[in-house]
Amino acid sequence: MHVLLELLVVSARVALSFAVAALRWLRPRAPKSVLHEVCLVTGAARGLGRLFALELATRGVDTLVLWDVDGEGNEETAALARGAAADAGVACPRVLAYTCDVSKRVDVYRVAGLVRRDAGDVTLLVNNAGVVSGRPLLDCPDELLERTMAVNLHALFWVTKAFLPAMLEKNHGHMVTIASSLGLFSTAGIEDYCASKFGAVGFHESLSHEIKAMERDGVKTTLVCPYLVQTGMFHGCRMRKEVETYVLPPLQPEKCVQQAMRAILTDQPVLCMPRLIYLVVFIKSILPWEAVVAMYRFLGADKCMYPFFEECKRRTNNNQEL
Ligand SMILES: NC(=O)C1=CN([C@@H]2O[C@H](COP(=O)(O)OP(=O)(O)OC[C@H]3O[C@@H](n4cnc5c(N)ncnc54)[C@H](OP(=O)(O)O)[C@@H]3O)[C@@H](O)[C@H]2O)C=CC1
Ligand SMILES: CC1=C(/C=C/C(C)=C/C=C/C(C)=C/C=O)C(C)(C)CCC1
Repeated sequence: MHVLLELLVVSARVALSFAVAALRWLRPRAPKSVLHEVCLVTGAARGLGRLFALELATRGVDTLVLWDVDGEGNEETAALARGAAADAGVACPRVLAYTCDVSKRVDVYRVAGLVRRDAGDVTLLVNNAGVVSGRPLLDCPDELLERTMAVNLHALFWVTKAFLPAMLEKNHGHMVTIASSLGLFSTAGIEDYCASKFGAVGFHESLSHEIKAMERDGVKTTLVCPYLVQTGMFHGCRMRKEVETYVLPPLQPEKCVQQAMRAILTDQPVLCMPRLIYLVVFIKSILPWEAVVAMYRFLGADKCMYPFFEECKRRTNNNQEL
């Protein structure tokens, strides 16, 4: 095709994608069925991972596979998931809980083998496990910095390599990455976390392009970038009072997971929560650096992690694990 003609076709496609996006906003797609899916959630022992497990259970998935380093919490989630399915009146899914440290590639490949043996191929993968060191770079032991990268970023390589090939082969599946708004913009003192989450966003985008380039349109991807969620992971993170009260209050975990589930089940490629985050990303990319700094100071976003660090220090002094 002549290049000008091709350009015309692409422009029409771009215009059409705007129209479709607007239409979807007004009239969202019906959620797809997960009745025959084998779903795996990492970091399922608590927080968002546990809530994803419960949501999937109530939607009647065929098999629910739960991974976490915390075996006890993971078993608790499994029991809750069975109960949630019963309460919702759906057929109880097969729920399989495995203790797995996703940062250890040997562990991931070993447990993935057990999953394939027990449940078959995974068709919906929620990469959710995550950690935060709770210390700024210069105060943070090297081992904790490495752990952040290993759990939040490197684990995505291993888990994806374990389960994506079967999805590609069948041209059916869904890869979900729970990244963060801190994978799109940053603030002071959480260098390792931001590096890992910016990495997770880059990883997910590249993988999505690769799946498109391979023309495996039956394999969907969803990137989830939430703002602060009240799971306890970032307990103490504070901004200017007016901002956190009226403009950007922390997200409720249940609402956050419900919204993410809706995005997954309607094959939405990206979800930032709340919507204001899209605006923050846009503004950050067009403002000069000094303007960004001034905006951060005004919103109390420049030192919003400092009370969180104090909280982590207090917990460590009380010998509570991070
Ligand atoms: N909370 C927030 O404000 C936000 C969180 N996120 C992201 O959402 C995801 C879930 O966060 P949230 O639920 O709040 O966090 P939680 O700390 O409540 O839960 C994380 C879970 O992941 C598990 N986990 C940690 N390391 C590993 C590992 N190596 N292998 C397997 N499992 C592991 C944890 O186990 P254990 O408890 O034993 O460590 C825990 O059960 C994370 O990726 C986080 O970065 C994104 C935006 C905002
Ligand atoms: C920096 C910044 C903000 C605050 C962001 C915060 C506090 C994000 C916390 C996110 C968390 C905890 C993510 C975990 O994965 C605002 C007010 C949006 C405005 C612009 C810059």
